[in-house]
Amino acid sequence: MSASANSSTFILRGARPYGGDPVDLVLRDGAVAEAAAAGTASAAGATVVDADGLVALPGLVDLHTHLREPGREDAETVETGTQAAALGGFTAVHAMANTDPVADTAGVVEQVWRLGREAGHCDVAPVGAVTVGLGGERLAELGAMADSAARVRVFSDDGKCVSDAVLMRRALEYVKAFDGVIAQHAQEPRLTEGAQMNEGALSGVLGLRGWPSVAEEAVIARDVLLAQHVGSRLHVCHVSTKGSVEILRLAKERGIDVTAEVTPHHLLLDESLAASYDPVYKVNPPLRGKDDVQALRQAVADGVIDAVATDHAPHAAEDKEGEWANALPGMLGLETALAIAQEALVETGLLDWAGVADRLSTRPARIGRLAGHGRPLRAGEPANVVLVDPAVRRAVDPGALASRSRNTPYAGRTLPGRVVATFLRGRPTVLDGALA
Ligand SMILES: NC(=O)N[C@@H](CC(=O)O)C(=O)O
Ligand SMILES: [Zn+2]
Ligand SMILES: [Zn+2]
Repeated sequence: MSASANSSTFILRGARPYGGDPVDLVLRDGAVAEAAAAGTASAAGATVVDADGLVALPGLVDLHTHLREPGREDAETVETGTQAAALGGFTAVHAMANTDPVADTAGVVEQVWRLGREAGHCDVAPVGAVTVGLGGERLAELGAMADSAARVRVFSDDGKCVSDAVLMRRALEYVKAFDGVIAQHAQEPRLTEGAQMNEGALSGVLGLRGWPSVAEEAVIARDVLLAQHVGSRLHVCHVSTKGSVEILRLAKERGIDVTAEVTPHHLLLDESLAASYDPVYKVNPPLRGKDDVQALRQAVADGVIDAVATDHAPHAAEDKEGEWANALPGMLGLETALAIAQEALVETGLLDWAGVADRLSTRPARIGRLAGHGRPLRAGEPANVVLVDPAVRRAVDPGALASRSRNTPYAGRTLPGRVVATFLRGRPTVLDGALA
């Protein structure tokens, strides 16, 4: 890599946009300037990046990240979480509202948004809470958060379900005024009291209380009908069951304005891992059966599930070690998401790289109404770009992660692909696989 000082022009030599034929992608003044024939682009003072064999995708967009700031800076901060995001190929993340204090006012969402801007590793779009303090009783000031500098468009009580049907209806009605969306954590609380893992034969054998699929599916069924009734926009977080996919398919066929995401871990891992009693595999919703994993992969392929979203959920060691029953649910996701998409979707033949760009960038940006992200790699568009080497395979080393926490379920596991570089509006945030 030949670098020249203060260069604002980058030539990504021989990059393969969406896995297609190699070109020279020229990034200038924050935008994609041109895609020239491979080996031909030159510009005075440009930094040339050898992108031979690398796939170029629009910068990834995460709809579901827990950055833990404010409140649990021992688990993650906006600084460390967005470092992890950039290293994972993300140029924008949505920061979930279950912080302490909860992001339920214009003040808190502006604070998180400002911290993201100061860190500079990727754009941070704060998610606003639906109810005050995630209490499920009173609507938060959704309009004030939408009008704030953070321009919130996604609202969620994630971590908790908006289980009151009247509140859910009012929230859906309220966000129509500013084209917002309610992102529901679909979990019927009474059906999941004390739940520890997927309900089924295995939970009986292991003696862990079950979290039945119907607790997710019943809420999704109710909410798509509510969204239809009030003519509003619903997004379903971390869909985990085959039955949920069937409800979403039906709702979409009926023309209901619903979108859905699945996590990387629900596309790769299944409930059999709970037999280890290792709390690193404890997550909400729980890892499900092999049939569910297969149905979820298929749903991403056919578009019934719109997006892969990490649900990056860092936890301090004290909250994640010890007994299964006492551990907090959640897994790291940002630094391994693209690798898992490659393994579960590309290497299985379910998606090509254009499909990966659609599900991890284009559609999540559209759902979050994030202008400037998820745009095609063509001249005039913002230069949000990730370069990935799909040929590399390497073992995950938890100690090498940028996240402040260590709760990755992939420790020691060999995963395909490596993020080589990430560009945020033409500025490298990652080069040679390290923070720039
Ligand atoms: N997914 C999880 O297991 N945990 C999330 C909350 C959530 O996404 O529901 C967390 O905040 O830790
Ligand atoms: Zn959730
Ligand atoms: Zn979450």
